[in-house]
Amino acid sequence: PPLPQRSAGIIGAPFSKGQHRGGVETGPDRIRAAGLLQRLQQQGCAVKDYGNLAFEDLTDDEPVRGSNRVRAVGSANQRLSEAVQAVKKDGHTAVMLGGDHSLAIGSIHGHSAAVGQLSVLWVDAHADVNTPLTSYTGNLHGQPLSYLLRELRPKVPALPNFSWMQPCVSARDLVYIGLRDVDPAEHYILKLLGVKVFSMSEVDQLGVARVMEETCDYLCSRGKKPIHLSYDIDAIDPSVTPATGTPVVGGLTYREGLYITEHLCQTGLLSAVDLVEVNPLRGRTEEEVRSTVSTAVDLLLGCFGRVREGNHPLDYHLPEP
Ligand SMILES: CC(C)[C@H](N)C(=O)N[C@H]1CN[C@H](C(=O)O)[C@@H]1CCC[B-](O)(O)O
Ligand SMILES: [Mn+2]
Ligand SMILES: [Mn+2]
Ligand SMILES: [Mn+2]
Repeated sequence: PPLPQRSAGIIGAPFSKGQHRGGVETGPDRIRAAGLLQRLQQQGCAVKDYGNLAFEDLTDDEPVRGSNRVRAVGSANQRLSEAVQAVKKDGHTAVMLGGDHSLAIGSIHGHSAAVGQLSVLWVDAHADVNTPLTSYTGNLHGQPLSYLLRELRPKVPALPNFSWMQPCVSARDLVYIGLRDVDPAEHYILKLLGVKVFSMSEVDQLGVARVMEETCDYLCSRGKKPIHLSYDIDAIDPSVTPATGTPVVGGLTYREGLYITEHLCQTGLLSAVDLVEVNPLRGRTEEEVRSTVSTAVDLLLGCFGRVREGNHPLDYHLPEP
């Protein structure tokens, strides 16, 4: 039987108000300009580009409970949720190009609205699970999972422009890979909720192959569910991907980062991917920007079947002399 063709629905989310550094809103177009769609098509993946979302420009958006740009983040994620739902209803694997990581709120919410219960694999240097009341920066890109996890609902205040959503992820359906810069309150939350964590220490201890084996066993232990991969480019070591807002040394190698996506692809459960926090303005040279954007593209190609051994068309024959 012919293999079901992979199909990607691309959504650009040029949004930066989950944090304070300009430039991350240009991520989607830089990733497109690096040839993502053409490369996906060349490797046999069907591609539909849904374009870049246009976000409401809110003038009055004063801090709420110590967090910044709350109304803009809430409004943007409501629109993103609707867009991801539509892409899933069209039958594609959703690809959300960020933009900062607060966009995972809408991406995961919309994915869950379309498919129901899902698993989340969060690949990041950071846990991004501060509540508005534990955040010491007030930036919402450090908080997305606090709005998504059902178990945290009693600890998260109602915020303006967030009433459209309800939490939709259970703590036991979340796994982290790459953590190395976790705030005390976040660490407390992860322990309290018993969230499965493969920090960089476990990556060193077990190796990435064993980490992926245990991750997939863990996420499938109570039945296979669609997987939402939320990939913060700062999970990768800054020597490879420096053009990002919050770089932290001691990250995943290029090869480890790629292995994660190759392994997830072969499970057949990958249903949506976020690729966030690429910020060209944070590259000190054009080469730093190129390396960051190129790695982002390669990670996404790995999600859709690219393998490093190469491949060839099914009907290929050597030319006759
Ligand atoms: C704030 C700086 C000094 C620190 N090194 C840093 O980045 N810290 C992380 C950890 N907690 C912070 C927050 O809650 O604002 C930062 C969020 C990063 C969000 B992410 O999407 O990039 O994962
Ligand atoms: Mn991060
Ligand atoms: Mn993040
Ligand atoms: Mn970041």
